[in-house]
Amino acid sequence: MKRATAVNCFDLVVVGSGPGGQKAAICAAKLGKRVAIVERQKELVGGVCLHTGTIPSKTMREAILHLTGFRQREVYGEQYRSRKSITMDDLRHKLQHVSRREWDVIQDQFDRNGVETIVGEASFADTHTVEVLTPEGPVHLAADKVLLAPGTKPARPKHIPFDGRTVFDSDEFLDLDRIPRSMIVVGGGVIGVEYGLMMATLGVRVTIIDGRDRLLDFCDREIVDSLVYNARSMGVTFRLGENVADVRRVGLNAAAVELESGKRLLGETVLFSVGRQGDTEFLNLEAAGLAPDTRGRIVVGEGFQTEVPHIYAVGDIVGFPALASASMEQGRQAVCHAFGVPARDMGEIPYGLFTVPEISSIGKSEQQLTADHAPYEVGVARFSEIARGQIAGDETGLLKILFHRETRQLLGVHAIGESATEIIHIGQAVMAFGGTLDYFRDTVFNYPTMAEAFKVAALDGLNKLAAYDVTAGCGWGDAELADVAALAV
Ligand SMILES: Cc1cc2nc3c(=O)[nH]c(=O)nc-3n(C[C@H](O)[C@H](O)[C@H](O)COP(=O)(O)OP(=O)(O)OC[C@H]3O[C@@H](n4cnc5c(N)ncnc54)[C@H](O)[C@@H]3O)c2cc1C
Ligand SMILES: NC(=O)c1ccc[n+]([C@@H]2O[C@H](COP(=O)([O-])OP(=O)(O)OC[C@H]3O[C@@H](n4cnc5c(N)ncnc54)[C@H](O)[C@@H]3O)[C@@H](O)[C@H]2O)c1
Repeated sequence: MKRATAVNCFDLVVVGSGPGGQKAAICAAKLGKRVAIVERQKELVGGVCLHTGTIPSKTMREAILHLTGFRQREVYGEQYRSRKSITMDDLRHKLQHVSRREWDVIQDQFDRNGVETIVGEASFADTHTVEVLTPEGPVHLAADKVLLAPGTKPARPKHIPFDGRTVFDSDEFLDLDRIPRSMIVVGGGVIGVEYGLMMATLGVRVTIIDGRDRLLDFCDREIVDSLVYNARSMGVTFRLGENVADVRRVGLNAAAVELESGKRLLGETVLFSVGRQGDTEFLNLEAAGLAPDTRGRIVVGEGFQTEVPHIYAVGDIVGFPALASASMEQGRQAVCHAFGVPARDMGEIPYGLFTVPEISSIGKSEQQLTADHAPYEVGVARFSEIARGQIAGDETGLLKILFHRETRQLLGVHAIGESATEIIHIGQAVMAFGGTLDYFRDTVFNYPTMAEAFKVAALDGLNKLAAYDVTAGCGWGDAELADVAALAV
């Protein structure tokens, strides 16, 4: 790891080495700029994404699917398990290996591209100076431009008795000493649902509580319904439309959750995952003329520029969509804006939720299209009808394509099941280039693959359009024809 040089003048100083900061730093270095990236601790290079978020959670999910033999249950029955007893250490085993490898890759990229990594807590001394409290003392970095990518940390209300063992947040989840027999998840957002379903796959009795009436309301309803159906069949209980009033520890190995409705639930453990808070506490933003909002986030405008024009912010700190995937591209786009390089809008962002089974989407949901009064139709492929789906043991997955009834252009693609997060990009590419259903009808796909689902769904959609042709000229309006099409399915 390099030290800051005596001059300490940079074209760009980046705070935070998560996906947003990393890609910003590399992009600026490729433009020939002198770049420094500041990270609080050497071990944390890679950010939340590498150490407590995306990578560890997905590595753990993969370990659970592997060790439980989840993908083979369709063939060998519900009780099938690759390993009879599984411990947290088994689940963590691969995690350390993957994190270490990724850490090396990131550090190597910084070194190769001449990005100076400076270890310590960063804060603003003034609008153009970042002070870093390094282990050797404070260092001042003069910066032409500053890019903030400090990310977020779990929200931890003061009245919740976190102990990292019985009551814990999503960062602490990874350090559990044992797999509990039961877990109450407070907050059915993406984190709560992903970890909740991973634990249910291990046979843990899981209850998910959320204040909203519907889970994951940014996703297509049919897909979420299917997820909930799968979860219930694994024994998960949902308490929706219920707010948590209090959590208490009961003895050494249990906790009670009290709901505003008066209900009380008892569990061996409680995962408290009700959202995240911007990590801006130590940045001394006032010295730069900036102020965070109530959730510690920074407001940005076009090109991820803050109201102080030479300061940019990207990643979770700017709020929605708060994804590693989007953060990386935001970092690149911010640097292009800062140094006058043209960059195209990133377009529709896909969602990939690594639940069990996984779900993914791009574009509009049926609920959004209905609200917009858009003339759309749906083509569906069930994975039980796809040869690869059978091979993979996926009997419940599906892919649906939402398309414009007249132009046949894609409006949205939603999937649940095996490889959903991978195959969604096929729909994304076709949508981005303004493609129509006809592309899938006329194209030959590798066989047997999950991608074939696009062809099957497109043919299903086109068959529904044919039903409109049959009824053409009968004097009915669009609404009646839509009913006919639905009956014809
Ligand atoms: C459990 C979990 C699972 C997730 N799964 C997914 C997923 O599957 N797919 C996906 O796309 N996204 C996922 N996310 C979201 C993803 O991790 C975040 O969107 C992403 O990490 C945000 O990147 P970032 O660039 O904002 O920085 P972060 O990754 O948040 O990192 C910020 C870094 O800045 C450092 N820092 C902060 N302040 C300072 C300071 N003052 N001085 C020095 N350093 C500082 C921190 O130490 C940290 O290392 C998940 C998140 C969680 C919590
Ligand atoms: N696969 C992925 O892409 C992935 C995976 C994990 C996390 N993430 C990112 O991490 C971010 C944070 O996730 P999160 O799940 O912590 O936050 P979130 O904001 O998505 O969900 C929090 C949930 O808690 C509920 N809630 C809040 N207070 C409550 C109370 N008192 N009682 C009951 N319910 C309550 C809310 O209704 C909400 O549904 C997400 O926005 C997401 O972008 C992404």
